[in-house]
Amino acid sequence: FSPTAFAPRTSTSLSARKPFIAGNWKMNPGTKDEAVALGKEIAGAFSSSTPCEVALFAPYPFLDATVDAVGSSGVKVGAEMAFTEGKGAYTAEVSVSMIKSVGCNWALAGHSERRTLFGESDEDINKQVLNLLNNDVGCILCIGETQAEYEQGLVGPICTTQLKKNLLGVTPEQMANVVIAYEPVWAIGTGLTCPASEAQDVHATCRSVLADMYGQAVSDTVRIQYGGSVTPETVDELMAKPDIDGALVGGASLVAEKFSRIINFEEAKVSA
Ligand SMILES: O=C(CO)COP(=O)(O)O
Repeated sequence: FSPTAFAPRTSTSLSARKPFIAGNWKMNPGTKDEAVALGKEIAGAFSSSTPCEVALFAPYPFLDATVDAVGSSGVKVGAEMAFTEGKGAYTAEVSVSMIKSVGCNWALAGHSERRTLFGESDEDINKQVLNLLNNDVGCILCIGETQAEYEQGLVGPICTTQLKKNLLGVTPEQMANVVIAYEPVWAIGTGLTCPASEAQDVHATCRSVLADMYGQAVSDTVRIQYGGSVTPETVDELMAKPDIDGALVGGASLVAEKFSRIINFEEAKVSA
């Protein structure tokens, strides 16, 4: 299947963006059996009335089993990153062709944990993004400011720089396979969800940066997820905002009941 099966390619209307909610399992759960059970439960909660596209980003050893667990439900499974080389002497690395061969057509790039704990630079992330797209794998590019940058009022400049550096060389056509995840680092795993109105402002800024880079028509089709302590309690308000097109969920994606409620968020009756 194409990674863009649900992604609108041509419409410029805001409502044409199909929401996209993904779970980033990080280095969880602890065993394959737990991953399979979680994948099955989440797949069981995904139905024709679920108002969004859904993907699960699982650790490498569980990708194959998670693909089997979600079966034909329509839930997608992706890798949490993919190395930039095709094959060879790169001990412990995992290539795009490897993840594709087990049925994964999506991967994350640039998660803040990769940037801060593993020293990935904007250039490294740019290479990963290009490699995914050149191999027809959809990419969720994660961006966002640290707490110190937030306190210094640098949210806009940081997100702008990351978008420009991480998307360098990506063509307007390839943007159909790109999703942006705005994840303020201070909101990740802390319980401090960014207030929806603040997140909306950052998403609007990101969209205008994308419009400068690719034109308004392309920018209007790019889905921008919010990530950082998303819960069943916060998802509805976030999803009601016009430029918030989904969520990238960490902790709550490990609890089937919570993630099931998140993907089946309440659609706003009126535009927020
Ligand atoms: O990092 C995240 C998703 O990539 C967010 O994690 P939490 O939802 O646990 O804050």
